[in-house]
Amino acid sequence: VSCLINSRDLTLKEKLGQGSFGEVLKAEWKKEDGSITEVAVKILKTDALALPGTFSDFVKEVNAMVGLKHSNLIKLHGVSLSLPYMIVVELAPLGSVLDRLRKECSLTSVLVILEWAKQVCNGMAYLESHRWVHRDLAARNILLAAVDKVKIGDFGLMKSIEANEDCYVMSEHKMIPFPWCAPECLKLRKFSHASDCWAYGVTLWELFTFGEHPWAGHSGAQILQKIDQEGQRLPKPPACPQDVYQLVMHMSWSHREQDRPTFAALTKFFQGFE
Ligand SMILES: Nc1nccn2c1c(-c1ccc(Oc3ccccc3)cc1)nc2[C@H]1C[C@@H](O)C1
Repeated sequence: VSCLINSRDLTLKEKLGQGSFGEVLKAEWKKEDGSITEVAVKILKTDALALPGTFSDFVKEVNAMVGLKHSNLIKLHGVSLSLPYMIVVELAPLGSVLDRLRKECSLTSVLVILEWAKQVCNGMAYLESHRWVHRDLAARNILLAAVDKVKIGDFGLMKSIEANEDCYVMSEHKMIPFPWCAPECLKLRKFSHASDCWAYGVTLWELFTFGEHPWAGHSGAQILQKIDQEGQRLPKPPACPQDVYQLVMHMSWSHREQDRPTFAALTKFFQGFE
């Protein structure tokens, strides 16, 4: 691992919330030069890593993640590999977008949500250009560094795509985020940039509904039936502009993977909104 942090250099502070894979605390990190930085620490549930293969997955992912740097991605500082394992990352002072939207509801202006949508798209376009599939894009993994600055976090499920493959087949022991999954994810456990695009559409639906649960009350099987057999899609949120629904959400939910836009193409759409 290229970025080992010794747990004795971390002073854990208050709990920030419950993320996927484990709880998140604020911490002070004393670096070699003696300076103190405020960071966020995700304490991984060791049972999640106890399964065969996950520790090596984890180390591999962390090593690759350290190289991913973009203003709309949460920066990874390093990991502490004494038990419990801890991921040390950039602190997003305003917390998760989802919590803020649910608290503020319709007090959040559509223009602010559009700016957030554009920044998430920029971060995802960066991952796409680095051939990285996130695999768990959702509003719960979008964090706020400032009111006008969002950062994509929790690449926990993200896998690099080998040069000769353009998709990743899910292994048994990982959770599947059903309402955010494209048909091929639910049927073939196949994840790709195209399935990230589908999840991006669902993430935008969450933003424009101020944090509603997509397909609330439906089981995984019912969701698959609707999106795969019946061609049903999430309805346009009242606050969502028609163009955004038709040209971004609906396109990102094309049944055929190759009909979904790339994040590079979607960033051009948002430039039109400038
Ligand atoms: N960095 C943060 N700052 C403030 C509040 N936060 C952060 C993270 C958080 C998210 C992901 C993460 O682990 C990563 C990040 C990037 C790549 C891979 C794993 C660590 C903390 N989670 C939260 C809270 C938990 C609640 O949902 C919002």
